[in-house]
Amino acid sequence: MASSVFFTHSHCYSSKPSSLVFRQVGVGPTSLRFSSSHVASVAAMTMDSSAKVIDGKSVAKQIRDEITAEVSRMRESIGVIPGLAVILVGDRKDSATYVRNKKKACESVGINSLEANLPEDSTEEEVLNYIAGYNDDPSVHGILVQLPLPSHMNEQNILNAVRIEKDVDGFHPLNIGRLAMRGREPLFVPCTPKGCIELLHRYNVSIKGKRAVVIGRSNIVGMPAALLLQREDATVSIVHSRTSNPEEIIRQADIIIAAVGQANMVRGSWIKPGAVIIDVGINPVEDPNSPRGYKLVGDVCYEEAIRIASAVTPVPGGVGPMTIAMLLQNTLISAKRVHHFE
Ligand SMILES: Nc1nc(=O)c2c([nH]1)NC[C@@H]1CN(c3ccc(C(=O)N[C@@H](CCC(=O)O)C(=O)O)cc3)C=[N+]21
Ligand SMILES: [Mg+2]
Repeated sequence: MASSVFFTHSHCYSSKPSSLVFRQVGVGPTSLRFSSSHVASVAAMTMDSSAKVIDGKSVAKQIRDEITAEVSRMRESIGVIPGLAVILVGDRKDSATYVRNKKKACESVGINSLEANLPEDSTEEEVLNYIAGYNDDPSVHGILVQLPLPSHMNEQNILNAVRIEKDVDGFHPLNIGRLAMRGREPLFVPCTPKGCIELLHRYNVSIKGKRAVVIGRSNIVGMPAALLLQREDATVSIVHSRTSNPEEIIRQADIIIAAVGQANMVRGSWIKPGAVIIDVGINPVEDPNSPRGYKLVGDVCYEEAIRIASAVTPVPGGVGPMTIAMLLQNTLISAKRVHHFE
């Protein structure tokens, strides 16, 4: 498999590296930065060979700065420091990297972080005991159980056990249920979809009345992203592995959120000129030019998309950093809510 590089385009190929060694978040592509004067013009743009890069890394930094200010204001006025507890079961390299990055992000804004690292062969009951402890701990305002869990555990039992008031991932069925209902409000919105919408807002992309297509229907990204777009008054379609004419539907979209986990799946010819593209995928593909032997690419063929779309998120440096910023924001929201701090 490792040698069967499947070229579909000079830029957009999709071969999986034979050995995946995940590393810590590196420095994003600085050449993709652009001045804030471009930001306001994204919504007005039509077909353009110089599509705008949606710089999630810099927006996430801006949001972390806002959170830092709020955390210190809270600490100074009522003496409360928001706390996030992260539970990691097993030793998947990618999960360990994400958890380390979440911890670093907490430190950078002044949020306390607690971490439980449990062995791969832990029982479900042991995980539930940790959750119960954090549920009762008043210094903990957010609880995150890193996914995926080892296969011998029942994910549903575990996610159900997190107190909804501390469910900063927004994965509790009651929070998802409220997200799906008109006139109801969840206590927390899932971080990745929330980060996608936040990017659209911060780049002045109007959503109301637009055709949005979400590619993928996972519980943690695709489905809640579709619900959020609908709450913003978009007309939403969900394209998935059983959709008979995906290209035809995707080509109608003014806004595309791609979350399937397939490298470079969405081609330039599938994209309506001027569309705005949010690429959630983080897929490793072989890259002999990289010292690690692989690089990360999205679900959308970036080199093709950037010529046709009006704005595109890069990978890395797009949605990923926003996910973590939204986790910090949800933790702050939780602490403010429980302490009635405006
Ligand atoms: N309970 C739970 N909540 C999650 O939110 C959750 C989870 N489980 N399991 C795994 C996924 C994945 N995820 C990412 C977070 C940040 C980046 C991120 O910061 N990516 C950077 C760097 C990527 C790199 O260089 O390795 C970027 O895209 O620029 C990626 C992926 C959160 N997840
Ligand atoms: Mg990214």
